[in-house]
Amino acid sequence: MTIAKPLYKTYPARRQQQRVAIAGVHRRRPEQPPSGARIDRGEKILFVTTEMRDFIKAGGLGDVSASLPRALTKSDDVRVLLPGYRSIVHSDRPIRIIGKTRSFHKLPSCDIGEMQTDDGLTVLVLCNEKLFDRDGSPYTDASGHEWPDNDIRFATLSHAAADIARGRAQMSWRPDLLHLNDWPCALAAHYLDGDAGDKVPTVLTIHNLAYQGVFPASTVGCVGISRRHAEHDRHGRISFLQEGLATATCLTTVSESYARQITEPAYGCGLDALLRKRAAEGRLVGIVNGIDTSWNAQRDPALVAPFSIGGWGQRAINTRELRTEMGLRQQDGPLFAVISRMVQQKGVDLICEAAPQMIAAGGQLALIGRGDPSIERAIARLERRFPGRVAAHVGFEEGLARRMFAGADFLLMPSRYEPCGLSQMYAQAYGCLPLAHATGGLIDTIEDGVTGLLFREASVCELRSCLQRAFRIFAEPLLLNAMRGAAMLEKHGWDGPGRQYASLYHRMLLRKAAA
Ligand SMILES: Nc1ncnc2c1ncn2[C@@H]1O[C@H](COP(=O)(O)OP(=O)(O)O[C@H]2O[C@H](CO)[C@@H](O)[C@H](O)[C@H]2O)[C@@H](O)[C@H]1O
Repeated sequence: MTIAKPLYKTYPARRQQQRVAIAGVHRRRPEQPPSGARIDRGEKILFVTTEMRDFIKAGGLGDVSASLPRALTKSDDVRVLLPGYRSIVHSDRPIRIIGKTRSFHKLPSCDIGEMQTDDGLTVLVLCNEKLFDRDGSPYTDASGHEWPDNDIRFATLSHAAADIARGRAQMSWRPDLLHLNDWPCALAAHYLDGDAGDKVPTVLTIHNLAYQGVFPASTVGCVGISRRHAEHDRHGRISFLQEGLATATCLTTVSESYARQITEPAYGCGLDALLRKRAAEGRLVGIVNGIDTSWNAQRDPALVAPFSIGGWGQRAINTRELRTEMGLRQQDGPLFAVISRMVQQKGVDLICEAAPQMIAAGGQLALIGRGDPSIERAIARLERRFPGRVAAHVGFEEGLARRMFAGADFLLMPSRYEPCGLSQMYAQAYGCLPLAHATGGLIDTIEDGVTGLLFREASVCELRSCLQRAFRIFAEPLLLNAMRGAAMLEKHGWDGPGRQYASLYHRMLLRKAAA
């Protein structure tokens, strides 16, 4: 571990404190009336995640993990558990060691550190230099190859979360409920599944069902799981997500439409039967994501000319500046933007196919993203073919993304599927109209013809006709500005979703108390 020494402080009285804390937990439970009871605010929630925008982000999970726990602190005592990645343990924030997990099968023991963000959120850091202190993304090395020991890395995280929940991590704080996110944390539900009586309830949120954490059969023994819940034969392989979906107390996903879609074969990624079963038990819920308050066109320091509804002249300055920044020609037609991970899910290949016609009609295209090298190459070809009319930035840069939302007229999101999507909500907040495939959370967050445009099928043909609609709207400034205003008036904050999650936690804890 390469954290500077002074940051390490052992907890001299931690065993003593643990005994007191555990005694406290046992004392507190019988005080809850057995049924119809009111659970006091301030439940202890451990939010387990592998990304958090404050430190490391690979996609939308990083945004959600930075915002939702903060929204939840209004009603509950929430702490975030993250792996001790290089960007965390080498940040200049002090980390104090407050606990330790035990080894289990091939999973090593880890220290548990604690740090505070500037706004006072407590982050627990699972410290293990060998597993987490590396360059690259949470899941891949710097060249994009998955780490070969991801099964051990994330089973260790899951097992640590379960140990903390059981009060076996030598900590004075013990959560009432675990909130797990996606496959890397899913095994925590499995590890807790065998516990009787005082079993800590688990919520598992599906941010993207297509990523399932599938590993060879040999992983089963290494991570100490029993496979008893695997219902589909995966040629001897094991899916961390499937194990979690079968054993979590409650499942959520990030929009109501996606919650319905994943129970169907077309979107169920092979897990639809299991999800139908969980939905029939009343244990699959859709809660639409929010966006945080930094997405405010009037106050965003990244913008050249901040603006509010009606300030379309100011907004036009952002458009002009964006064209200059990206090397696009100054012209009068609509400017379309793409701000996305470049993966098959996002339908960027459809945009590449539709682009020549859109450019011939007087449109321009600005893209930012990175991902699949073949998609990046296709975009580079388009840029070479249409200089001044297509401009792409390969990389991840939030400031530029914000200027693109503020300057572009339309955001293209022809996603083949989209659990929720955040970019369309960022776009709306900046008066940029999303033009999207009607799927998942895009259905739940875009009102067709009012706050954006929707098309029914993720095909080039449908995208083309939707682009024609966009051109017609662009040609009518009154309609365009009315739609921009309607989009900017949308309230996509985290207060509503935060309350929905808090109410779900409290219902689960009431059920547990009543059982
Ligand atoms: N190159 C770049 N530079 C700057 N910013 C960039 C960028 N590429 C992407 N972004 C930003 O990264 C985020 C991506 O979030 P999304 O929700 O759109 O997608 P993702 O598929 O990663 O998330 C999954 O989880 C989230 C969270 O639940 C779900 O909303 C979603 O549907 C699901 O697929 C957005 O904030 C976007 O603006």
